[in-house]
Amino acid sequence: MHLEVRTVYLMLAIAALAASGSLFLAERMKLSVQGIKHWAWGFAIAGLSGFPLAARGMISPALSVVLGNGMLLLGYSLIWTGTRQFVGAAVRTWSMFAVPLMAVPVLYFHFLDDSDVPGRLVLLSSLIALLSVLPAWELLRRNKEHRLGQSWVAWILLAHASFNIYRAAYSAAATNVGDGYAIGTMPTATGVEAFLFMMLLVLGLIIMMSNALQMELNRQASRDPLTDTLNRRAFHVIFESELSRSRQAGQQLSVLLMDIDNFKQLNDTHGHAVGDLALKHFVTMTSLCLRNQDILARFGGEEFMVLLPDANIDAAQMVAERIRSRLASCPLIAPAGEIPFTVSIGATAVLAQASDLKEIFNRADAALYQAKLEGRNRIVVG
Ligand SMILES: Nc1nc2c(ncn2[C@@H]2O[C@H](COP(=O)(O)OP(=O)(O)OP(=O)(O)O)[C@@H](O)[C@H]2O)c(=O)[nH]1
Repeated sequence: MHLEVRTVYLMLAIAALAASGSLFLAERMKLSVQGIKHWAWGFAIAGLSGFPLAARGMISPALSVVLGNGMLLLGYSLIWTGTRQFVGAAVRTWSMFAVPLMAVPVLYFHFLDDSDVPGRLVLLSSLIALLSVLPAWELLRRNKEHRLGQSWVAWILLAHASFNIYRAAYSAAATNVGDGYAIGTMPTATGVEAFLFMMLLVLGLIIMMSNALQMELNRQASRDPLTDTLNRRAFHVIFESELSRSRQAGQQLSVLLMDIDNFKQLNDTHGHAVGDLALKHFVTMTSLCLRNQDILARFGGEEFMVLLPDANIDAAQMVAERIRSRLASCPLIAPAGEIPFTVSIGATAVLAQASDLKEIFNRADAALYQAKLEGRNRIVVG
C-alpha cells in the first residue's frame, strides 16, 4: 500500500483540528474537568503544524522544518500539561515550552538543510516518545481508583511512544537520501500510526472526561457545597451499610448530633458570610478530632451528625468532649477579630437491634435538646 504522504499529513491536520474544536466546545461548557483547554490548544497547534510539515519543499525550510516541528512539539507538550492538570498536578508555564524551545535552535542550526535527515528524525521521534511517556506516567501513577479511561489513554500514549522509539532506531540506521518522506516505508507507517493514535487518544480523552464528570456529579449529589461534608442522604446510605457491618462483626456503633450554639445571634451580629465561615471553621475543628473511618455529615442549617464506627458510648463521649473543648478554645478568626462560639452535642449508642436512622436520630435529638436546655456548650448522652 502506498499513501501520498502530504495527503496523509493534511488529513491528520484536519482531524486534529476537528478534535481540537470539539475540545474547545467542551471547555466552553465549563465541565469542571481540568486540562481540557490545554488539550484543545495542543490538538489545535499540532493540527496546524501539519500544514507547514506537508508543505516541505514548497516553502522555506525555516517554516517547514523549524516552525512545523516546533509547533508539533508544542502541541504534544500541551497535551502533557493538560494531563497534569487533569490529574490535579501543578503546571508551570515554562514546562509547556521547554521541549519545543530546546528543539527549535537544534533544528535551525543542525537540521535546517537536508544533510542529515535521519538525525532530524531521530531527534524528533525521541522527543515525541518522551512527550508521550510523560503524560502516560502521570495517568498511571495517579490512577488509584483504576479508572478505565485513564488507563486506556496511558496505554495509547505508551504504544505511541514505543512506535516513535522504533522510528528513531529505524531512522538512525537509515542512509541519508535528503528527503524525510523517502526513508524506507516509515513515512506511510508514521502517517497511519499517527492517525490511529489520534483517533484512539481523542476517544480515550472523552471517556476520561466523562468518567471524571460522573465522579464529580456523584460527589456533588452526596456533599454539602458549603462545608464539603456529606449530606443527609449520603450519610443515610453509609449509616445503613455500617449498621449491618457492625451487626455482623458484633461491634458497637455510636452517633453524635451536634448543633452550634446561638448561631442565629452569630449570624445577626456578624452577617451571613461570617456565619458561613463559622460553619466551615466548625467542620475543620471537628474533623481534627475524628478518625479516618468516622463519618461527618451536615444534616441542615447548623446541625451536624457524626457516625463513629466501632465506638461504644464511652468512646463516643470522649470524642464529643474533644470536639466541644477544641471548639471552645479555638475561636473563629474573622476579619472583624476573634469570634468565639460553642457547640452542644447529643450522643447515642446505636444498639444492634436499632431499626433505622430515624429512631437513632430522634434519640440523639432528644439528648441534644436536653444539652441546650441545660445551658449549651455541653454533651448529653441519650
Ligand atoms: N450563615 C449561615 N446561616 C445558616 C445556614 N443555614 C442555617 N443558618 C442559620 O442558622 C440559624 C439557626 O438558628 P436557630 O435554629 O434559631 O438556632 P440557634 O440560634 O443556633 O440557637 P440554639 O440552637 O438554640 O443555640 C438561623 O439563623 C439560620 O438562618 C447557612 O448555611 N449559613
